[in-house]
Amino acid sequence: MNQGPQLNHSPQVNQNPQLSDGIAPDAILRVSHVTKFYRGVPAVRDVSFTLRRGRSLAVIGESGSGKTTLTSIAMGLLRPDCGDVEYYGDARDSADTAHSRDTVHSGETADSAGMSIINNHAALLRLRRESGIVHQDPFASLDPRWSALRSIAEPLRARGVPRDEAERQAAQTLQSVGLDPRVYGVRLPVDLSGGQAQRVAIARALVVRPRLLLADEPMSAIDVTARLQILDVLGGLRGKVAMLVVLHDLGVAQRLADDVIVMHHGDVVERGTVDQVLTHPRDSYTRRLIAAATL
Ligand SMILES: Nc1ncnc2c1ncn2[C@@H]1O[C@H](COP(=O)(O)OP(=O)(O)OP(=O)(O)O)[C@@H](O)[C@H]1O
Repeated sequence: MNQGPQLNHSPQVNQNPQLSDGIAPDAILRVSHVTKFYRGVPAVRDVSFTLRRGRSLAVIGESGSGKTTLTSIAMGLLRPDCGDVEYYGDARDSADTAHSRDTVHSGETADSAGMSIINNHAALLRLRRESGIVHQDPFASLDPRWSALRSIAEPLRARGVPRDEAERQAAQTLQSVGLDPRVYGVRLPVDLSGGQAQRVAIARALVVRPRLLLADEPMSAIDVTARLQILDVLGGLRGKVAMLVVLHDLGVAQRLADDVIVMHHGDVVERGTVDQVLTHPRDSYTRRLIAAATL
């Protein structure tokens, strides 16, 4: 049930081979013609993009434009009404990339086929195992009863890593986000500032060495000074892990992302490299976002 304009293929849209519909050899995730309705109203309409290894893609748009719906679908957290998400993983681990390609979600036709359901389930598990998520509000995402070190070690413990080794890796990861594990490792979330708590949340997402990191408005719930720390930490990950970053602000996208898609009322109205879109915006909505950018 594809409704709405096919904006992904519109000649008005900035052309960018990295985000085109063809499967790039280093694609890690491909979202194809995804649509999602809530009570008959489209939240995301016919959106496609490819995320490549080591690239960072920002999804930009005002509140209600469909960013969270789209990225939740991409991460296998929400089922689309139509379209597919294909997760390729990391070709470094696979002699034949095609064999590691699984469809996470499919439309109704594929769901009715037994093999598709098995493939979907396997791909979904793999995507979840190989990805990390940083939410908007670190205090809502951290267990208030757990020390920073325990929060970070827990995903490793859940994968069967022995406690000592999990805590050693957790301490290392805490250090890598700029927090001394001897000082901050024992602290509960209540004893952390917003920026520190968000760095703990980032460390928890990174400790499992994800192939793919989703950061959903990672700075919107923390104060302005702490945002710079988060920008530094996430900016430092560019090129090292594939990132999907949900943002309101195109100025922030310039610091965190290589590529951008701009969403408006569930449609992609513009796409390209961040530099391309910032210097030659084609859509009036994008121009308004640029005028409102803070960095
Ligand atoms: N569970 C839901 N039930 C009904 N409508 C929903 C639901 N979730 C989202 N929506 C609607 O879908 C549209 C897109 O929402 P979404 O949360 O994806 O936007 P967003 O761009 O991420 O917004 P924000 O920046 O405020 O998080 C909005 O109109 C929203 O009201």
